Amino acid sequence: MSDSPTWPKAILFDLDGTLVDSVPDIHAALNDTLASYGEPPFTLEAVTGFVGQGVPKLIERAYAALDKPIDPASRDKVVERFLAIYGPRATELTTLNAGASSIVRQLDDAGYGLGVVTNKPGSETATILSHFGLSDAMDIVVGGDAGPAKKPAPDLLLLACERLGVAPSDTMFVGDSENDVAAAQAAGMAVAVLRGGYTSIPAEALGADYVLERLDQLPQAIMSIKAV
Ligand SMILES: O=C(O)COP(=O)(O)O
Ligand SMILES: [Mg+2]
Repeated sequence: MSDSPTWPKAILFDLDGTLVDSVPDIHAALNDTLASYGEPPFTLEAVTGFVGQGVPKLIERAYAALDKPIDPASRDKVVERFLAIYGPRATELTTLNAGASSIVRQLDDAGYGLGVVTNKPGSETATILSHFGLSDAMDIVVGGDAGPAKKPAPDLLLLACERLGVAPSDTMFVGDSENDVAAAQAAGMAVAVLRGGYTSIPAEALGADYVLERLDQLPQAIMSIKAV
């Protein structure tokens, strides 16, 4: 390992839409869940639009789209059933985004503290990271069920900084959506977004410090943000 980098000291990654393309499994599991309640399926595109603020929100958005708003107690039951279906199949159709493995290895070798901060629950996050061989490089993993409010609130990112022992101002977040940009900015950290993630907003309009066409552009993003 080389000397510790000056800035940033740590780099945190969002999971869904950033390190991995996980919607195909979320889509299949959601449709199986809905079918078990006699509800019709959604397209992959529709489900992509439901992802981003955690599983309870995914279920609420699906039922809202069915025109059947769901109360919190029923939603929690559906969440439980969804997770029972999704957990065992979370890596069946999910793929790593281009360059994810090599950039994570490169940043790890360069001495950055690394972590994942996602709204996805911790257990399914661990399954996916381990399947793709990314667990060892991550110093910390904070899932959406860690306790504090999910992104777009800054809390999960602040918890990650606390666990890593780095200041938010010495940290950079890499995400794909408006939730990631809002969370990072509220936490006081720099943020880069990967184009083509799970959002209907064009990458340039997300308000991030840098737009990545591919994850292997992260070194350029670091140089560019550092120079400001
Ligand atoms: O699970 C979600 O809703 C989104 O997860 P993410 O925070 O990794 O994008
Ligand atoms: Mg995401």
